[in-house]
Amino acid sequence: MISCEGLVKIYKTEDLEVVALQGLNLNVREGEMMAIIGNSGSGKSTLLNILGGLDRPSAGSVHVGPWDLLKITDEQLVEYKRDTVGFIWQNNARNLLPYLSALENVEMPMMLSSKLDRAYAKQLLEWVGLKERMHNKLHQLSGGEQQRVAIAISLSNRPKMLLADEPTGSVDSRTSDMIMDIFRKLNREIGITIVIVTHDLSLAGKVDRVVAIRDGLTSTEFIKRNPNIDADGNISLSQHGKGEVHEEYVVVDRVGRLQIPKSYLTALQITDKASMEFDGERIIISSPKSLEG
Ligand SMILES: Nc1ncnc2c1ncn2[C@@H]1O[C@H](COP(=O)(O)OP(=O)(O)OP(=O)(O)O)[C@@H](O)[C@H]1O
Repeated sequence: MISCEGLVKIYKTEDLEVVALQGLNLNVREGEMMAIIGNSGSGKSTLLNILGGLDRPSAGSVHVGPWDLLKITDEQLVEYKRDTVGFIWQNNARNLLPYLSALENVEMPMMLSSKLDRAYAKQLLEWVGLKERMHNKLHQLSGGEQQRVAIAISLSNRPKMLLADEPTGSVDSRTSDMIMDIFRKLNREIGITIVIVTHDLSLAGKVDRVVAIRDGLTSTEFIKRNPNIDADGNISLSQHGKGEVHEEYVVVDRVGRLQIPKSYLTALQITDKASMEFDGERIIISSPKSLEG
């Protein structure tokens, strides 16, 4: 569904160039629910904004379904955003209309694109657990409930992909769990591809795969090994760290580059060079062997 290769994004300000993504590779399968994790400034939002068509890439390649986001025209971009992408932000509730009901809020974007479907709007609110509250005005709902209305709205145009930037950033842990469970349910019920950007490692246990971004590059991947599926097909997801659910891999790009964590380099006092040996099974990287001696 998503394929980025050598993706570069450079922000140019008056006297400064910031390389936010410096040749990032990422593939996301259709129907996958995955998270992108990274520290502040690592390029997560930049990547999500490019995937969501809110920002243009500078170089490299990025495809979402049939769309080539490097070559897409402005007109096609409007169509892409309308038909392919659903977006959720941390403070989505700010964009909702407080004097309308939850249902009217979900119907609004449908009306704007002349595709009003009340039954589907109700279905969406039921999916996010707001069946009983759909006629309440927005200001009568809690922050977490408003965030769930925002999720329903993001799906109102039946997107193929849901992009969520810190969707649980401003809610308590119970609501956060609930939101992640809703994502999982939507992922399974309608097969929508979900990409969640967060710096919260505790969300990792709730997705199939986590890709870590460091300095604008994908560095490490964690893949869920044994999701426990019970007789009803429910996946029980243990928290990251408790119980072995994710296996860690380092990402190696097409030309064989990988990122070594800074802490490893510091521990071995490796700065600009290292020694590398191959013993037939393992590649061993160590501090540079002195040439003298
Ligand atoms: N519009 C912009 N103009 C200039 N620089 C920008 C712009 N947007 C982002 N950057 C820079 O690009 C880099 C990556 O930013 P980005 O917002 O993608 O990081 P992030 O991982 O999402 O961080 P956070 O978790 O704090 O939101 C940062 O150095 C940031 O300062």
